[in-house]
This record gives sequence, C-alpha cells and structure tokens, in this order.
Amino acid sequence: MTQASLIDGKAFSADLRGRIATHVARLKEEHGITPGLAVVLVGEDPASQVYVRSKGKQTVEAGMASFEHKLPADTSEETLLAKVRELNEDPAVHGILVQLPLPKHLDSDLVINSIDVAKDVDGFHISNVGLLATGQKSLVPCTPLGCIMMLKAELGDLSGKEAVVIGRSNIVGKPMAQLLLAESCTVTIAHSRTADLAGTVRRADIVVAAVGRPQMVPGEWIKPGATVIDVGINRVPKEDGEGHRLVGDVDFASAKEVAGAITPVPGGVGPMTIACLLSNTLTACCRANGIPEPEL
Ligand SMILES: Nc1nc(=O)c2c([nH]1)NC[C@@H]1CN(c3ccc(C(=O)N[C@@H](CCC(=O)O)C(=O)O)cc3)C=[N+]21
Repeated sequence: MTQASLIDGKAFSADLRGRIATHVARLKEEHGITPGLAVVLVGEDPASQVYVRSKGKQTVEAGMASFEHKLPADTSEETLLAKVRELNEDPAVHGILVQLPLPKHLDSDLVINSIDVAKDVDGFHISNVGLLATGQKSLVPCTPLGCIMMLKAELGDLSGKEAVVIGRSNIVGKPMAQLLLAESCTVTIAHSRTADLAGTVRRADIVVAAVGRPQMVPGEWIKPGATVIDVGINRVPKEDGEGHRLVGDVDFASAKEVAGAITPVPGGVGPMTIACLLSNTLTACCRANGIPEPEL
C-alpha cells in the first residue's frame, strides 16, 4: 500500500516566518514601526516555560520585539488584570498572549476577556470568537489557522469536503470547525460522547484530531486517502523507561498506511501554531497603524 505524504509543518512554518520577517523589515523601513508581542506566564510549569522561550526566540528572529512577563504561581487576579491593563495601554505592544492554562485560583475567561480585542493574538476573546463565528474580520486562533493553511496547501479548495473535528475545546475544536465551515466543508464535531466515533471518523475526507489523548485514533478509523491533521502533543514515557517522547492524538504508524497525507508530531501543527502567532501579531500591528495587512 502507498504511504501517506508527510505534511511538513516545520518547513511550512519556516517559510511562513521568512515571509513575516520580510514584512516586518518593510514596516520598520517604511513606517519606523516594530511589531511587539507580549507573553504573560503565570507559574513555573516546565513545559510552558520551554514553549514561551521558543516563542520569544522566534519573535526576535522575525525582527519583532518580544516582551516576557513572568509572574509567580500565587499571583492574585487583581495583579494579573493590572498587568494586562498595562499591556493594553502600551503602544509598543501589538499582541498579548496570556499562557494557558492559568493556575486554578484565576478566572481565565475573565482574564482573556480583559485583553484589548485588537491585541488578542490568540483569538480567544469572546468578541473575536463571535466575529469569527459570524464571518467578520477578527483575530483567528493560531492552531486552527495553521491547520487551515496546511490543509489548503495540501488540498487546494476545501469546499464540499467532509471534515470531522475530534475535540470541542474553545482553543482548537470549536474555532477549527468554524474555519472549516467558512471554507464550505461539511463539518462534524465529534467528542467523548459521540456514539460511533470510528464510524464518524471513517466518513471524513479531512480529520482534525484535537483531544489530547495519546494515539487514540488508529489507522483503521481513517478513510483511505484522507488528510489527517494531528493537533495532539502528548508526552509519553519512552518504551525503555528513559525520559519521554512526543506523540500525537493519532496513531501515526498505522494512520500513515491509510491516509493520503498526514502531519507528524513533532514537526507538524506545533511549529505552525507559533508561526501563526507571529502572523497575528503582524496583522494586529498593521491594523493598529492603519497599514494594509500583508497577504501571507
Ligand atoms: N494562550 C495560549 N496560547 C497558546 O497557543 C498555547 C497556550 N496558551 N498554552 C500552551 C499551548 C501549547 N502550544 C504549543 C505550541 C507549539 C508547540 C510546538 O512547536 N511543538 C513542537 C515540539 C516542541 C517540543 O519538542 O516540546 C512540535 O510540535 O514540533 C507546542 C505547544 C501553544 N499553546
């Protein structure tokens, strides 16, 4: 049997970051403006720290300004809201990201909704969610945006395709479904209570797996030739007991025997998420300054 082609998110994102860097350089030259991204991290989750560091590095590599704000795990809601307010008012900051999940004593909805809508580069603010759902200009969540870019590069026109999104989170599943719908796919959102998950996934021309359960989608659920986007990034112990490795929500080994194309983990959706964060920051900066936004 022929093997699925690999959708190389690492190469795709490097390319996108290159185009972003070109536009950032032009913004500086022609307008004297440097796009700025502020990341707020509360607490010391090691995985979050790694991720925030790589975001900061890639932000600087694209020619943008990176502002990192690390607050202790016991930060009060009042202090965090004051920090967001300060960033909302800072003209050097065009994008604000508050790393999730927040410690349990903080109301993440309240915090996210206190971010200036125009600086909400995660696209999680209720106003951006509503704008996306009604087809108006918004800032689109980075992970779903990256998935759509890869799908369009792989398949071209998506209209009329059967798309199944597994997972109904606010950060991936729901916005992913909105974007697929906007591309005129027939969209199903499946989740833990879906009666016949295997049968539902088997109908799909496009499968987006975003549940956070290691290798839960086996190849036998995949329709031959389907395009599989694996959003999961799960750390599992290595077979030999030494350290850990990253696996997706899809069982890659069996799925690649059936799918037409598939994203790997790592090197698939993850790098695209960060590139889209930079893209959203550039977009927010252009909008804030009345400069036409680049087609990326
Ligand atoms: N407000 C907010 N916005 C986010 O976008 C957000 C967040 N909070 N909280 C945490 C999650 C996680 N996330 C990742 C993005 C890229 C990789 C990534 O690039 N992963 C590499 C592997 C990295 C490794 O080796 O650990 C890959 O898939 O190839 C991972 C994880 C964004 N998140």
